[in-house]
Amino acid sequence: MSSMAVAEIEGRGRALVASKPLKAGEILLRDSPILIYSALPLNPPPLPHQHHHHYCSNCFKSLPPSIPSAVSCPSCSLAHFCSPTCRSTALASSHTPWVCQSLRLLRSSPPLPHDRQVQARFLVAAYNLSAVSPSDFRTLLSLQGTEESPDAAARLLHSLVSSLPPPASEFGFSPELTAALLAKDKLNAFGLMEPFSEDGERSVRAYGIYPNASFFNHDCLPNACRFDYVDASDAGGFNTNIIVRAIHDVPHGREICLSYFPVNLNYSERQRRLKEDYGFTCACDRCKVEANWVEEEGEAMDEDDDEVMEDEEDVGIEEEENDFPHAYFFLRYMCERKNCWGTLAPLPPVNGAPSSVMECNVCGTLKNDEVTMDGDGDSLEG
Ligand SMILES: C[S@@+](CC[C@H](N)C(=O)[O-])C[C@H]1O[C@@H](n2cnc3c(N)ncnc32)[C@H](O)[C@@H]1O
Repeated sequence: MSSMAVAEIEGRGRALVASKPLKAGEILLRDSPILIYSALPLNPPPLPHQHHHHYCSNCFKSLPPSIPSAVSCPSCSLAHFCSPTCRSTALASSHTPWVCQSLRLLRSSPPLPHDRQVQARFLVAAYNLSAVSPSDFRTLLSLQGTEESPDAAARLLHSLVSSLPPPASEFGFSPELTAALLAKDKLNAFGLMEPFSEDGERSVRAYGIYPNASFFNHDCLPNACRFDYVDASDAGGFNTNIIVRAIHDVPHGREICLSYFPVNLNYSERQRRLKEDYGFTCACDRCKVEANWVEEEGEAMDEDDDEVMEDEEDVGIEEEENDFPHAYFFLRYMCERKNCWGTLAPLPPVNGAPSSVMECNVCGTLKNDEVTMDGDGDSLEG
């Protein structure tokens, strides 16, 4: 993290701040997860006719539809691997006999709603981490997120995951620890998406806890975005790494923020999610402007880009420069592909020269930066 430093900012907690001027496309962070778990349901098991993607339970790469038994877990039908190497890595770390038995137990219990099943998977992975890697577990405990007292959901999940004696660790099991772990997962987990499809819903294949990326605060007009290349064949065992790049030039001392969700969401939806899921009220420049639209119009803005710009003219915002950043952001940095809503950032500079190729962080599309204009306002790319 040579280009960023951790700083404490009042009202925002820890934050990452540029420790030098940053260039568009520059790689700011490569981060490996301390913990990663599947987002797929445990039960009921998928029916044979249902189309379900399968992923390696270690590196989360897509697997072919028929899985050779040679690379499945020897004891359960829940873990499949892309190679014997991934299998032996997992059997010694993330898919220990305790995890295997716990997942089988959860699968045979009465089905929970999908989001609770995913939380149960997280808790099994987290308690396993406390035994196999106490230092990573301590890192997890140091992340933002505390729970005063366990609520009903935490108690239910706790009783389920503690039905097997816990793996030997210095930390033990308790409803309070379970509640704190769930809070940390909620505030800090990053979703690795399933392969992009224009017709499908955006869905997550796995969630990961990334110790350094957890320090990024949110902004509704982010100056950085994160990429992952889970299905890359040349990732050298680092398929679940995430890479954060600057979207545009950033001056020294400026906070680096990601958007915690797609940037096209409207004001009230963003505020709702930030309050419910992350516990804060966003007061970023974009929210300050859009709060006025809501006040003056009595309704939230539409998600459509044209509406955004018309609305701005209609309400006659006094500070003209305020409407500029987000109209420009949508034009230049939002992916146009149907159902994508990804963010574009330039490829990394080569020998200090900025790249004119923009990459989408959701669908992976590469395109030439059409906003590059010559003196007459004509696009250089024609
Ligand atoms: C992934 S953590 C980010 C790092 C966190 N600030 C810390 O101290 O560890 C997410 C939490 O940071 C805080 N946060 C993130 N963005 C914020 C913002 N724009 N304004 C205020 N707080 C924010 C919220 O408490 C949120 O739940």
